[in-house]
Amino acid sequence: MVVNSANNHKNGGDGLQTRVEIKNLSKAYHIRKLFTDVTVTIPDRSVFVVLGHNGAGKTTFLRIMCGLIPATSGQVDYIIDGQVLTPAEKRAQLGLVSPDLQLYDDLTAVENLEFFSEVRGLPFTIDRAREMMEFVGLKGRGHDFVGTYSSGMKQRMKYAYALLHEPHILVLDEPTSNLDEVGVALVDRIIKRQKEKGIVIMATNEPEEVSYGDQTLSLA
Ligand SMILES: Nc1ncnc2c1ncn2[C@@H]1O[C@H](COP(=O)(O)OP(=O)(O)OP(=O)(O)O)[C@@H](O)[C@H]1O
Repeated sequence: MVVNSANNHKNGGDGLQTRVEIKNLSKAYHIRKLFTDVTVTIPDRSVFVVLGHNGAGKTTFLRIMCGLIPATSGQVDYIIDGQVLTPAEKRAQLGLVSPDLQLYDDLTAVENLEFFSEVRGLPFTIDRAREMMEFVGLKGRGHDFVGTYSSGMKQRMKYAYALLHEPHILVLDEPTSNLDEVGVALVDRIIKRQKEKGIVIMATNEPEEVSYGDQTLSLA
């Protein structure tokens, strides 16, 4: 396990507002150690990439980042304007795109957005939902059942959901999974845009995506 820093992250000229502090983070399933004592600070306006072979622990790392599963030991703090976020505040500041995220096939896209916003206690308006559907290239498809969507459309839909509340921290597991060329270009824009205003934490082995990383964590 190696943490590399390209040391080229800027703080946008307006000071450090958001950061993620990972301290002595370890995860093991029984005797299988995935990572041990990861200590790193992810600064504002930067991209953090997690690399590693299949089964190395990338998804597990991201799940811990999102508070979905516990670490074996160690700590992850999200800090905005000097305040450590509570778990509820953390959820409001996170957007997640992951193969694990299951949309409801028997709800329309807009209903999915509304449902998940309610579940997470996040704001929802139909105008914002329409804006996001258009942004991800699904204009006019918001009232179709998600069960009728292709896999690439579902992936785009996950971006609409993740970005709906303009999170400070965007967590991406296999960001371009199932996407065509236009979709890949969309993700490129999303990552660059997010980097201008917050943090991206992503797991990938795609060289193009790895090259976005200001810091990389290689899990062996
Ligand atoms: N709930 C669990 N209980 C036991 N072992 C688990 C559990 N979840 C994951 N693992 C194991 O932890 C290891 C890491 O899994 P993980 O999904 O994080 O890997 P990954 O790097 O994301 O892999 P991939 O590139 O294939 O997506 C694997 O060996 C997996 O079998």
